[in-house]
Amino acid sequence: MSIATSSEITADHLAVIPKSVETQPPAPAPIMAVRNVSKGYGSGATRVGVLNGINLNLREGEFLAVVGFSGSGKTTLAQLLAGLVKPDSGEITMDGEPVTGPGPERGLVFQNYSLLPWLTVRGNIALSVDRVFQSWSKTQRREHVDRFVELVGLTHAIHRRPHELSGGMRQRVSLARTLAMKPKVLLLDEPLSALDALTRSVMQDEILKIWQEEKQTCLMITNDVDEAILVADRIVPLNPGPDAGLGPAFTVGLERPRDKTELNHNERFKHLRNAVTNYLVAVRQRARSRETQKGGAVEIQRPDIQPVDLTLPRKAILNSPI
Ligand SMILES: Nc1ncnc2c1ncn2[C@@H]1O[C@H](COP(=O)(O)OP(=O)(O)OP(=O)(O)O)[C@@H](O)[C@H]1O
Repeated sequence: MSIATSSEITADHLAVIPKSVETQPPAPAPIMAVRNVSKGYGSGATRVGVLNGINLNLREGEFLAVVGFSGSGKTTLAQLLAGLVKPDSGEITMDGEPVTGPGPERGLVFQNYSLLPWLTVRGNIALSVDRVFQSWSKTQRREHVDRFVELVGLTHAIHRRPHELSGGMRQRVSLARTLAMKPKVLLLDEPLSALDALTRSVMQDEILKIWQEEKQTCLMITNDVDEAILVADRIVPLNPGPDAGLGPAFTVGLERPRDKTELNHNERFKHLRNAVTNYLVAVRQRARSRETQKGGAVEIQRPDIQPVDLTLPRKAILNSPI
């Protein structure tokens, strides 16, 4: 795959940004909307602006992927959408109402599955189900838990505790726990990044299967462009920080179900992969050169070192002027 190396975004890079962005028919009202949101950490002189001027519409039923480099603020964005952190300015709404904190209608699956070690697979999932569906009977809740354990293929391990599970199995429990709460919006913050390639591939298929069966709205954060194209309807790049903003949306437009092996030979897939990757590389280089200009070019003084001829006797080396 060719990756652009120029220090600026050129017309070639920008030509790959889909023109269809302006020509698409008007979209329905978003289920979640992010309006001019900025977020930073710290205060005063030590404040670091992470996100700046973020605008995003999450449409009902869509699968949206946000891709970006490490440290650009992806987790911060997921936490803002989940209501775990508050924006410094701007507003996030769900169904037109401001998001003021976490809620069961927005389920977040973390990068690092946080399961309670003393509870079994069933116990970890039941904890959330019992809290959200308090009006249901005990039998109803138990059947519901078992259905989601089955959905992620863990029925055989339902009585095991987290230390008896592999990393992939733990991530499945974490996914099932969030899915079982039936959130309207599923927020996935790099849920597969800690998994090996094979497990990751199986989990990608499972997430897609569940998303299609449950007809949820899904936003997945990832640093893997191939993964984003495989799962998403639209891909939005997060530009590098500080004060990161979002780039233009890329419409994926590949038929579902998508076959990974076939995708590698699909021209649209290859074009999209180059387009998104080239965009990200170009914006990162532009951000780096901006940082260098801000800091001023520092000329490094190199020491004047001459090589020593090691064939000389040791005494001669010790007496040498360098
Ligand atoms: N609670 C916090 N306090 C101070 N700084 C923070 C906090 N959380 C995140 N940051 C900083 O904000 C920036 C963005 O972090 P964030 O975790 O959102 O990025 P990311 O894109 O998810 O990174 P990664 O892909 O490596 O997980 C980083 O510079 C990070 O050090």
